[in-house]
Amino acid sequence: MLRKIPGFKDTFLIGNVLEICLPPENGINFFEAVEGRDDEYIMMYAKKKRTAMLDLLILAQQEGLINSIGIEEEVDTFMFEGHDTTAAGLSYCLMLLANHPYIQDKVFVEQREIFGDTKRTATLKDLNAMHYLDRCIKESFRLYPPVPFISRWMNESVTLSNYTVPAGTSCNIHIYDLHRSELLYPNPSLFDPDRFLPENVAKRHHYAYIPFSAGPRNCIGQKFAMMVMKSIVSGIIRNFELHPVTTCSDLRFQVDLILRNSEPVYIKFTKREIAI
Ligand code: HEM
Repeated sequence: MLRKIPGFKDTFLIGNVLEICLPPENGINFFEAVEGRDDEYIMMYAKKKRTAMLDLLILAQQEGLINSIGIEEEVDTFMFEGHDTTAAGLSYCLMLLANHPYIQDKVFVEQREIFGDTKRTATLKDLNAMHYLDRCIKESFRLYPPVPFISRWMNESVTLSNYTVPAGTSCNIHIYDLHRSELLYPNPSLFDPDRFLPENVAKRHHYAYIPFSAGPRNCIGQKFAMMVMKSIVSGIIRNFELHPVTTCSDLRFQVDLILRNSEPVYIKFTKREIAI
């Protein structure tokens, strides 16, 4: 009985995810299945000839490059990396907007410019037009990076400034502290989305801002995460006004891989009289 459970779990887990993620017509032949359809999400795959992650994994399995346990591990990684990080990012971003009404108003004005009086849901084009919200999210990731530190094992010695870091050293890169360096960000505790205006970004070192890490092992879900963040914050701000309950100075973090507060982050929502 016990021996059967892992096998059952494999089929169940992967089967469930596949059912949700792959078009019912035909899991592998996605391009054929979507021919003639033109909604923008389908076009993202069909027109640009991109293969969805699970399609890729199944193709790799058919070529004997990965087994079903391997696929499950890949799915688990995506679920873990993509869920808690975005949830933490959202809490801090909404808390910051609640505590900075002037900035929240500017986000709302931008939403009105994009959606007018319509109640339609956001498209990819709308998300790309949310420049101010984009800056607010980036600034909230600066102050509260959902992944506060990353680690690297040194395979070879590296000289940094006048220090040699020998091979075999385990290095922790403290994103939280980097993002609050006075040398990089004057008045670092201030929530100022305009730090991410293109002209201001251009003045900083490329690695001064690394909420998604950098280099070949950076976050693979970075663009998706920004789309999720924008969709959710936009949906909330269009319908609700946020008021502060938890403030920045109330925050006390736990030691964890994700930036977590030891107490819940509270925000008061009131329905907007003229929601869009
Ligand atoms: C606000 C949201 C997110 C943040 C802040 C974030 C941050 C990060 C960081 C810092 C890393 C690098 C870890 C390291 O260098 O050790 C990473 C890796 C990764 N992230 Fe994200 N992430 C987010 C959302 C997502 C989403 C939505 C997905 C998938 C849908 C995702 C999938 C991954 C994967 C698979 C890796 C490992 C990449 C590799 O090792 O090559 N992440 N993420």
